[in-house]
Amino acid sequence: MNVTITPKKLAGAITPPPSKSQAHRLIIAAALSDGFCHLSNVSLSEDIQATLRCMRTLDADASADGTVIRGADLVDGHEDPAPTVMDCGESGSTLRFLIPVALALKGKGSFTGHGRLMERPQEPYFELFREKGIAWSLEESVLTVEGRLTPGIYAIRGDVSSQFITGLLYALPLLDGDSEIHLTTELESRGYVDMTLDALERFGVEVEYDGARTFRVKGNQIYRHQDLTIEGDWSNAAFWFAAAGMGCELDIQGLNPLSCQGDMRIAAHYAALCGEELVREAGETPAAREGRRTVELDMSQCPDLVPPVAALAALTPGCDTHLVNAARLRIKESDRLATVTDVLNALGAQVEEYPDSLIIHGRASLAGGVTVSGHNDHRIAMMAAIAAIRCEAPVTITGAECVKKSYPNFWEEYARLGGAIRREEEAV
Ligand SMILES: O=C(O)C1=C[C@@H](OP(=O)(O)O)[C@@H](O)[C@H](O)C1
Ligand SMILES: C=C(OP(=O)(O)O)C(=O)O
Repeated sequence: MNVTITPKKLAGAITPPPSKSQAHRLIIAAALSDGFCHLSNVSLSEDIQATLRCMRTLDADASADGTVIRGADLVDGHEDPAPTVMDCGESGSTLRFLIPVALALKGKGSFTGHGRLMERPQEPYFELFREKGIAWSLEESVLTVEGRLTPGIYAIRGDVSSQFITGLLYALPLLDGDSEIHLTTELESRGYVDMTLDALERFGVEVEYDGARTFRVKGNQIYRHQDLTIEGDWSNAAFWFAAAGMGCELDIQGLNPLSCQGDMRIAAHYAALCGEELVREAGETPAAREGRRTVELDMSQCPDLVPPVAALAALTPGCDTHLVNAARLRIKESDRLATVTDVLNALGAQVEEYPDSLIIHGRASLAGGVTVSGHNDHRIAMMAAIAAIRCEAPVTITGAECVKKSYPNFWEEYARLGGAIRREEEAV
């Protein structure tokens, strides 16, 4: 689908979707639990459908809308026959969370995916598998793992993806002895590990974390069934904050100000760029500043904020923004350092791309008047839509349906806030 946007400010109240990261975690914990769990505020984004589908393959019962999940049979399923191939869609979280879970439950598992998923790195797991005698093969986009996860020491890098740590944290409590995870590097994307620890705690699973490089996990733990509500998503809310920073009068609702989502950092990044707190009177726009200034933002703990923050930075006049420690952006749904640069520069921005950073020279408006690709990456398509608000001529985004990965009704919400969009199916 192509979406053509005629530049126009947005206005109104907006409730961002439920947190995709928290939904993955609560669904998996529910599916591992000892009873029925009722989850509220589930959004069936493509990634969440992938996790529900895979948990059904691992024998959990999940209602079609994902709100009722029964995990009772799972913990006894060790001797079941090999599960069929689990289709993780394009969801890195689903794949990396479930590899150790399948090994703990079944002693084996086969996974596949689409888009860029099966090319995204799994090396930290493969290194562990070599050490632990777990067999694996990756052929024609199907990853097969086989072997018994045993209690013990798991030494793993913390700077490739936090999703490996989350996967181990879900699986190790199911083993019949105690384990430890030792990080061999600094932990990046720490907020996501905090979300994992929070989800485990809600299901009665205890993990001792020293706050640095060691996690102690007791074996023989039981996930106790719970009824829980998924909170609003700070990562996708960040696109609306970027729009607000560009002068749109938005009332962003339904977010937990005490959330453990790392992407709450959007509040600090917004303040750094716009020189004001997030909450301001409707109608006020960011103050114009004299001369140029430089802002450096460390993105190592909040990589998903790079696309919305880059859009805001490109449209913050007089400001040169350095987004640093962002190398892992290259291993997401697209190479996001390249695609952020490509799309914003096509719109008329001044973005410089470096191996692990971006420098963005902000200006008051962008020329627009071009067609840009969404690069099959939800956060890149949404970034283009937000930057288009302050373009001088219409912008067409191709492959715009990719927002379904995390935000299925993004375009409907954009239009409801007054965005002038025209949708067209692409010619086949
Ligand atoms: O655990 C999670 O829910 C996620 C972790 C992050 O990945 P990395 O840890 O690979 O940075 C983030 O980019 C992803 O969108 C969701
Ligand atoms: C990178 C993302 O998700 P995942 O790693 O789960 O595919 C994302 O949502 O931006």
